[in-house]
Amino acid sequence: MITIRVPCSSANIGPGFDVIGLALSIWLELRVDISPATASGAPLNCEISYEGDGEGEVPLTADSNLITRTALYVLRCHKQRVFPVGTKVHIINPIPLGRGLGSSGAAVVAGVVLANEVGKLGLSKARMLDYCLMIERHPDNVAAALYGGFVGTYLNDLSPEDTERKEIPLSEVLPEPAGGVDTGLEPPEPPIGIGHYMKFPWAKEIKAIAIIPQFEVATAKARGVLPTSYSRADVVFNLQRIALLPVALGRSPPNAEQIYLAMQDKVHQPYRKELIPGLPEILLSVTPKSHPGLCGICLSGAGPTILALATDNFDKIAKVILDMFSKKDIKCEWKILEPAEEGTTVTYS
Ligand SMILES: Nc1ncnc2c1ncn2[C@@H]1O[C@H](COP(=O)(O)OP(=O)(O)OP(=O)(O)O)[C@@H](O)[C@H]1O
Ligand SMILES: N[C@@H](CCO)C(=O)O
Repeated sequence: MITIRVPCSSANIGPGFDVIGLALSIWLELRVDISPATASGAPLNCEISYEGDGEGEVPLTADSNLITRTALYVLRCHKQRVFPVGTKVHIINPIPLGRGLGSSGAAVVAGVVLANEVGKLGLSKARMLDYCLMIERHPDNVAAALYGGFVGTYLNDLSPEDTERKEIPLSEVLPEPAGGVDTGLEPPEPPIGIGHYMKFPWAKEIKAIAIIPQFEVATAKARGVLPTSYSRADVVFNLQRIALLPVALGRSPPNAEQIYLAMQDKVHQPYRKELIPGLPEILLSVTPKSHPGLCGICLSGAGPTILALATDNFDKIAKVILDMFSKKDIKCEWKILEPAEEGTTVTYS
């Protein structure tokens, strides 16, 4: 059996829109078995079972499930049109879907790693990141999930031909359904070195409180509300804060005032308030002064989860945010998470 574990992640951490990612301690797990002797004749040779968040909703056919569709894309780039005979993939997913905790990033990373394992492709992590970026086109979640820890990411300046290849519509990378209409054509391979990352230190005292509302915000919708251009003042505001953020969060003991300031944003959070009732009030009123132990607060990824970074008083901080959501008739669950330093792992048993 091959076990693939991929952590969830929180992107942006305030000002680092599409740049900063933090891998956190909830893991998507795939248990993969290849036994030709017990092959069930499943389409594309892949039988899927699923438990956890999304059970009953997430499609379980290899050509429509995001994890196996991604794997098929990578396999087909390597001239393998189907899974090996008798492939069984059991998916255990505790990452809440569409809440800003990188469920799709984790699914895409899991799919690329699945293809690498079953197809015996021998891809490096750097090359796997290229494949991930052909599907999830911002690097913050996928790089954090693949490499682990607290990361800064960037996309390379590519040649005009490679840029064109990277911007091929998603529908051509992952045709819908991927396997149903197999044209026999090779899908577009990713250019080499699309994206890169750098790991930042993380102060061991800081934990992440995730307050997870019981409603979904699709990332595509939360990107759709953002403007296409910004004022110079707003860009400079974010640049000033993002320059401080990795230093402030790596310094031990943490300086809460500095972290709070470094987590302010004018690029995405203000525009997403229409999708997340109570967001401006929560971000403004929960501060290190009013709530000792708090270091900083932000929208996690595209939301609606709120991420509060803190060193103490976790229950109190969570409760005040739960109460504010409750005034808007929004129920939430909450968890204390820690950085997942290791990133994606593969084990064999
Ligand atoms: N384990 C999974 N198996 C299959 N599909 C999944 C899985 N996890 C996520 N998805 C797909 O990804 C969608 C959610 O992706 P979306 O980008 O909208 O949110 P997110 O990744 O949870 O949040 P964010 O990108 O803000 O961190 C789900 O609705 C589902 O279609
Ligand atoms: N940087 C992305 C993360 C969500 O996938 C966004 O905020 O839209």
